[in-house]
Amino acid sequence: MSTLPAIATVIGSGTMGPGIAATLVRAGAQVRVYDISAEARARAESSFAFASTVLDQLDSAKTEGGSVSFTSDIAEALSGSLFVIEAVPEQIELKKKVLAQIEGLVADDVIIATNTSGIPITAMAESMTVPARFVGMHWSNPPHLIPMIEVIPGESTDQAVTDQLVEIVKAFGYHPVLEKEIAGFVENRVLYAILRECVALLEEGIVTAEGLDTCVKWGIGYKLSVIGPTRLLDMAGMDIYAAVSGYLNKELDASTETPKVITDMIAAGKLGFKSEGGMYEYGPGEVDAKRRDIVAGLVAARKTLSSIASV
Ligand SMILES: NC(=O)c1ccc[n+]([C@@H]2O[C@H](COP(=O)([O-])OP(=O)(O)OC[C@H]3O[C@@H](n4cnc5c(N)ncnc54)[C@H](O)[C@@H]3O)[C@@H](O)[C@H]2O)c1
Ligand SMILES: Cc1ncc(C=O)c(C(=O)O)c1O
Repeated sequence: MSTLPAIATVIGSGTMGPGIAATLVRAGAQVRVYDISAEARARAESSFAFASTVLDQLDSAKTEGGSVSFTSDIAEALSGSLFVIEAVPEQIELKKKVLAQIEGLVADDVIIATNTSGIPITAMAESMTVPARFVGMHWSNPPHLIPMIEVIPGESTDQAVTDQLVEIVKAFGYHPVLEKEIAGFVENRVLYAILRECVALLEEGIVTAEGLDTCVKWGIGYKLSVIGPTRLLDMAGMDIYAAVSGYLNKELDASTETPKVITDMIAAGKLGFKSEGGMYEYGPGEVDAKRRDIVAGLVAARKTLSSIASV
């Protein structure tokens, strides 16, 4: 298989599943979506429709023949499927249970990919019957807008399966990044290093949430969206990096636990958009308005970034 599989299945359709499905459908795949929860399936149908309108706004290439169906029957979702993406919650025991269920319903040569945010692939594959066909496929949120996917083979993954996944990712127009297995993979190791420092700066009262967002969006995000970090080092100079890291690295937050400010917010029911309060408070309708602003910003930025030379 060197192109997009004709029939694909997404298992778990919460935050990530619908956008993943919309991306594959746009590229011409027949996608079946299964979720254990009827409520989640209903929400997924509208999220899928919304993601499809976002793909229209992007003017991304569209291949005819794509279709989607939502089902409460996992056997129906997997029947005839050539490619399966697992996107259930980030709990290793649940994922292992779902993988066993999937393996019981597909042929041995069907590729099973996981969208885990960073659980090592080898640990997840521990009790699989055919771990050679299992591979990490980490999409970034929102999956229909961020055109990069980390491809992570585990110790037992067949090289041919990894190669096929790289080709599949290219077939729907995304950038595959092949990595060696490490907890958190590359993207979340970098993101969580940034977020750890951000939360520490907030906790210490060094900056407000608004100030932090302005500093990181314009000072770091804008720049890094055009210039990758290794090129940035070339631009700044190794002598500067050595001079600054020499006094700064030992000052950076190095805590190994989830910060108290975050666990306190969770205890107070402040989860962010999903509870209409987190780092910021949201009045009626404000979460939807923010979501729309984020999508509009990402669509505009992706169009611009796609049209310029990448450095
Ligand atoms: N949310 C993100 O920003 C993000 C980004 C990249 C990767 N991920 C990863 O993707 C995976 C899914 O994350 P999410 O944010 O979409 O989670 P989510 O909680 O929003 O959705 C998970 C869905 O799985 C369903 N589910 C639970 N048990 C199931 C089962 N046994 N069979 C079928 N469906 C089941 C739930 O009903 C829910 O709808 C996780 O591994 C997560 O770490 C998340
Ligand atoms: C906070 C956070 N954690 C994990 C992920 C992905 O695995 C994301 C993301 O994709 O945006 C995230 O924002």
